[in-house]
Amino acid sequence: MTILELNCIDKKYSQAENYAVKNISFEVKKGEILALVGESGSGKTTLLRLISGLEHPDAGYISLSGNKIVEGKKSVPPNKRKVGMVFQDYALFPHLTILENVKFGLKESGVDPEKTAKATLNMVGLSENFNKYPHQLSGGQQQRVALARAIAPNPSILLLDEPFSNLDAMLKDQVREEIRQIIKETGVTAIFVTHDTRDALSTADRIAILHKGYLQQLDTPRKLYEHPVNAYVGNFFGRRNEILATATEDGFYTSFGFIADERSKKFHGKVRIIFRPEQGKIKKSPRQALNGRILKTAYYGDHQIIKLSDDEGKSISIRTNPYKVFPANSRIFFSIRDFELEEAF
Ligand SMILES: Nc1ncnc2c1ncn2[C@@H]1O[C@H](COP(=O)(O)OP(=O)(O)OP(=O)(O)O)[C@@H](O)[C@H]1O
Repeated sequence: MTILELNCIDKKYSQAENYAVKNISFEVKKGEILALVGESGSGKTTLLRLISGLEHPDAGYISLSGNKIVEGKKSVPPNKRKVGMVFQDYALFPHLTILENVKFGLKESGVDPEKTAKATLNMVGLSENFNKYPHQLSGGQQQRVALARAIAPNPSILLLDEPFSNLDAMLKDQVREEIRQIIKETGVTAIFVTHDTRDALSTADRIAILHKGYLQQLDTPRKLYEHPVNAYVGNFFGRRNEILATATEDGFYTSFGFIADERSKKFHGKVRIIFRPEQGKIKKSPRQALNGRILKTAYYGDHQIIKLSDDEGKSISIRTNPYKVFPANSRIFFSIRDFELEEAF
């Protein structure tokens, strides 16, 4: 069931030369977690502000739970939209206890504020901290209070602005998992903004990627990563290698060697072979393998990146396990699995 629909939304700020977002249409299903990603200035925050009612679009409409909340000049005010917000800095009231913080948003909700606030705090795992003040909690706990405050009034949709950006790397993995679990347990629909592709890939059910105000692709993390619709999307989610090749009857000739591949029959002349570093595999034997000279290796603890060059100086990177030490300048064999092919003109 569709909870949120954006239809042909345009927004240009007064004084601005370009549209902040242009021709944006998408739907979010009930219970889904959608990540909005894109570089700085791509329009992510503008979309959140349009959905929450802090901005009004120049064109298009937005529906929430089947009701148009924005169309033409008409607009449902933010406090009547049933939209919950979690801000980057959590925006908790410092002079209120965490119980009071959560009760605050429940005043006009028709539920028993005390009971609902306690139940929601219990659900986010903060049952022992009702009377503490925000500054007495860790960053991760403060974020759970902010989440409880936003969820308690039972919103139709939850909007989270950069929810993981204030957390250090160690805490981030754990908090991502916790937040996803809490959102899934409550069944609330959520949209979160992030510029971190790892946050998006690991936490969202689907990801929408924006570039200069235009929606590029909206898909599951796996589809976006493995089958990007264009080079911009492909490169946004991490480095990709490109090798120029010549298609023949039974494979592709490249400057790193020959790749036997049935797909070559569909191509004529030059093609681009595109693959991510982790699609490369180091091989012991030269049989049916490509080869390259090691330019350098970069060690990351849990993996290493090997930069290889062909005889003409063209380089590619391969990701491999960290255990074996590869001396610079040595020649190694490798293969590439499941690579993408593009006609090269
Ligand atoms: N109040 C404003 N007035 C004029 N232009 C604005 C305003 N807010 C945003 N913009 C412009 O609209 C475009 C989209 O901005 P937006 O803040 O939505 O991007 P973003 O993807 O959220 O960026 P960031 O990751 O840096 O927060 C940018 O070009 C920005 O400069």
